[in-house]
Amino acid sequence: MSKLTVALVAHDHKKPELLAWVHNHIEIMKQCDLVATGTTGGLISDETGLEVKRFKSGPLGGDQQIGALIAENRLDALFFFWDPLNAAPHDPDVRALLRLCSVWNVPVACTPATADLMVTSPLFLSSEYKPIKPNF
Ligand SMILES: O=C(CO)COP(=O)(O)O
Repeated sequence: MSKLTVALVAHDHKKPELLAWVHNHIEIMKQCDLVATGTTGGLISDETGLEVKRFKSGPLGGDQQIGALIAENRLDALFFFWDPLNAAPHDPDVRALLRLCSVWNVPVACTPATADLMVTSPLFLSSEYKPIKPNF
């Protein structure tokens, strides 16, 4: 059974929340191929020992690299703890990444609560479940 490819991204003020969340679900994360934006990925691999493929930092194009995975149907889920209280210089990239999740029906969680519900769903690791890809 091929592993799910899962992207982990957090803005600076949300990194502690994402790190705690990864610790809480580490056994599930171990069963996934993890990718992340640069700083988030470095933090997660340093703090958890998980192997994480790191793209560029978000403001330098990392969000767009993850968006490209979605466009190529190579991403199964996104956990993106974005910061609703601070403006980001790369807000257009953030919006573009979230937009592509909606375009291609990719499961995306932006809060720890949604992320908890998503990974604990029996469908999450099930090879039986494949989200329908829209046919444009
Ligand atoms: O800015 C980000 C997502 O928009 C995250 O980037 P970093 O993981 O490099 O901090």
